[in-house]
Amino acid sequence: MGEIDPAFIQTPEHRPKLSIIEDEGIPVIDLSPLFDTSNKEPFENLVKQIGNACKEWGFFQVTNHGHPIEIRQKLEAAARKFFAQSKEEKDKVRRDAVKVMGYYDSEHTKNIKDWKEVFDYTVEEPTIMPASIDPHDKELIHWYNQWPEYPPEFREAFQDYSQHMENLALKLMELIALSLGLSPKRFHGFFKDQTSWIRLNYYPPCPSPDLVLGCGRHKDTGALTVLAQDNVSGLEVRRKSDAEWIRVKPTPDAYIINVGDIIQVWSNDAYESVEHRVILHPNQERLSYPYFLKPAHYTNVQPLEELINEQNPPKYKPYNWGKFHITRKRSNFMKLDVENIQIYHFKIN
Ligand SMILES: O=C(O)CCC(=O)C(=O)O
Ligand SMILES: [Fe+2]
Repeated sequence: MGEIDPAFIQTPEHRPKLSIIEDEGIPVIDLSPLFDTSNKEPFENLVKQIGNACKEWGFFQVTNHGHPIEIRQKLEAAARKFFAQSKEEKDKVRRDAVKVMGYYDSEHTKNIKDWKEVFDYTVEEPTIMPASIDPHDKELIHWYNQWPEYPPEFREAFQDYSQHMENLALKLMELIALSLGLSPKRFHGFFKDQTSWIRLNYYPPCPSPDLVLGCGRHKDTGALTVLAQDNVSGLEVRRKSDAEWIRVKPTPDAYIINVGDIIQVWSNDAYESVEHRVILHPNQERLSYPYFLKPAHYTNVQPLEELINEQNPPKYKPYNWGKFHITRKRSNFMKLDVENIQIYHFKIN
């Protein structure tokens, strides 16, 4: 192996530590009470567990979620076949500033290059988004997916998966709504014209996992992320209580859930999004599949009126989700000289 391209090298304070703290305390929540409505107590207990996990961690795993394992296995098998192809084949569905969905291998997080390849696809086709970041420009554009020819089962596997993920994500949003004292369907309207999308992350083995990250530290911008990882560990979460990085242990058939920035704003900071990153291995590849639940482009994200009052005034000014999203996406294609848009830019002091 030759020298690593300096574009990948993390600054010393962001390099991974050699000592791993695995899974200490990250909640694992059994969702089976969702499917047995005859018994009230376990369900109320579940809502409490979800609320505590959102408050204390912003990250948790769910088991017994009712999502068939075969659907996930089909997606995983198709993803492995896709990424194993030559660069030339993968570049046939390459993402660019106009065709924003598809394959990509040069993404930056916080202006440092990630050691990964991705394939992105939207859940709604087309997905409607603002044409430009200019707040006065009302023009809209349509985002379409690009599907590879190989493997032939790719498209169907992906569409089945996204349908199931959507159901699970919306069920979780109901539990989160209840845990905040809201009506269960309080959030549903925001997702009528959703801009949700799914990413396949492929992290190849890396000769310098001490200097490079698969995905640099970040928080997810959407409402909620539902993530599947294979059996190779790598995801690390910044623990709120002491800011230590904790490795999320792969749990067969579980999904990892994390609170995104939008829930942070809707809940007026009752639940906060949490920083996470991905560590690499010298001789193992890793795959993960996040489903990013995101609202309609026209949503003005702001603290929900039921959750604010004189003692707890709104902590954020409203922002337009579509404009925020495409502004953030710019940094995927170019190295910016300044920090990209963040929710704290809308914070009311
Ligand atoms: O690969 C992972 O486990 C996490 C990936 C991630 O955080 C992301 O794609 O936003
Ligand atoms: Fe993430």
